[in-house]
Amino acid sequence: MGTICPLDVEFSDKIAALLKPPSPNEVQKYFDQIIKTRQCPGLKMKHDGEFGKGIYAESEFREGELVLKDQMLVGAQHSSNKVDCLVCSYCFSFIGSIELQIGRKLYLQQLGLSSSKECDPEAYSHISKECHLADSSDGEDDSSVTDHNEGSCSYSEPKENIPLSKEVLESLLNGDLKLPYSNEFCLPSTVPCPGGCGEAHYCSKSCAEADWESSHSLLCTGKSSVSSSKEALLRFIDHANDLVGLYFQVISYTILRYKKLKAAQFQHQEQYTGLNAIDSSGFSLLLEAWKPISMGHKRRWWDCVALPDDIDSSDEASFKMEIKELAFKSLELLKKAIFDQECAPLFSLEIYGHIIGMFELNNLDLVVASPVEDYFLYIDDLPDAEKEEAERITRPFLYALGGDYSVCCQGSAFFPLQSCMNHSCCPNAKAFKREEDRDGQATIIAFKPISKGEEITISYIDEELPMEERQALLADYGFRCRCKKCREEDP
Ligand SMILES: C[S@@+](CC[C@H](N)C(=O)[O-])C[C@H]1O[C@@H](n2cnc3c(N)ncnc32)[C@H](O)[C@@H]1O
Repeated sequence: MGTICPLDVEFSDKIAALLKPPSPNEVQKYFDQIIKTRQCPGLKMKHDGEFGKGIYAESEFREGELVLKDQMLVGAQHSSNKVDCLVCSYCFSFIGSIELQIGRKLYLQQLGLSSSKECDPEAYSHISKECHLADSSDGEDDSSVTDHNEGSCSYSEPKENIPLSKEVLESLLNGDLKLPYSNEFCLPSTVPCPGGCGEAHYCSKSCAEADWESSHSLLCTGKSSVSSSKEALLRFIDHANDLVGLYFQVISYTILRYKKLKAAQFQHQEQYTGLNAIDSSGFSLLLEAWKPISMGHKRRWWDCVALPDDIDSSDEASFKMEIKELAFKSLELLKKAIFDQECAPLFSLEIYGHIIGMFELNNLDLVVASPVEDYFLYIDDLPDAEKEEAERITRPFLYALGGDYSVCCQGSAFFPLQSCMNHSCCPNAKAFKREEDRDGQATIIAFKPISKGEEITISYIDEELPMEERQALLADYGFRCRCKKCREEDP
């Protein structure tokens, strides 16, 4: 592989230290703490020699019982989904009002901005394995628990969307037009980005502040941007796809954590010694800031990326080389935007490759249900007289939205605990998104009774596929499955 990044040479020892797997003790302590904060005492993370980390049951779970709700460490709405849903950039709750959600979407569509596909309930929960990640759905989920289809609206919709006038859309956007019963679906008011970028919006001041502190202050292109070059930042954002955007978040998150740790250390030293000298290298602080990311299972992106079907296996080496060159280019753009000398090893190609590889191996879909869908279902369920009256006003909007009225917020996220779950083709748990669980968290439900001490496994792929197809898909995760089902089919 020809591409060489000078930072990889200069900081090779520090990069090796960042990528060194944490000690079993550290890992245990970290996940014990996460399990405690997630309030899921029925679980334990254990390290076995064969598959690395795994999640085990500390108590029995009944079929259908909630095993885990995991909070994301980093996550982002798919860029193609931003036309459809206005959500809080930190917690992904829908914001504004039903009128604003509908008006904004129709307005942006009329401007010619494309929107994402309608939510596919069968594609909610799977581990993403796409290198481009525009939409990571492959529809492998089991719909027996996910009964989302039952709730579809009974209007007979026209195939083509019927556009509404500019004046009507404006009255939706500026709040002059109130739709019937929309006050039954109150959404939090929109809080703008404190940096003034106009790109990020929040459901509350606390979400705005938390996002600013955790990553957005480095990514913001507004007047309070801390980036050394706003133009470079805009160029990078323009270039970044969803996967690169997640890498960007990880880097910002780590740099900001590092700065916070450094400030705390500085204060502590002043307090106890009267000196304000600081650890000159600061590398131990960078290692500490990086800790949550160090816990994720990683391989280099170009080593684990799946070869697309249209590329011949004889071209694998040049395909991987191309990916590496692509990574190098986006890294150069990123460095111009937010390079930080004290955190220089984070800007190496090796770290870039491992972070994107971590997303390749661990990603889970982020799904938040749309209140617009619930709104139209509510109107549909009204008693006949009220329904007829309401529909006289709402029908044109439903027709304008067409089949797209039910798009939910979709994105990709890294969930620390869920990402420790190993695969089985006969899993005992599933990463379902039931109606009530489409709230941006990773929800793992027992698929069959699980006894105390048993490992909790999920399927990374469609386990109904024939054995060889399953193994081919799992090869992208770097292993050949030897679960009970695979051993029975291939003794
Ligand atoms: C999402 S991680 C699961 C947690 C992982 N064991 C760890 O240590 O972080 C996925 C990786 O775990 C390993 N793995 C998961 N299920 C496996 C299985 N059934 N057999 C062998 N390795 C497995 C593979 O290395 C895979 O790339």
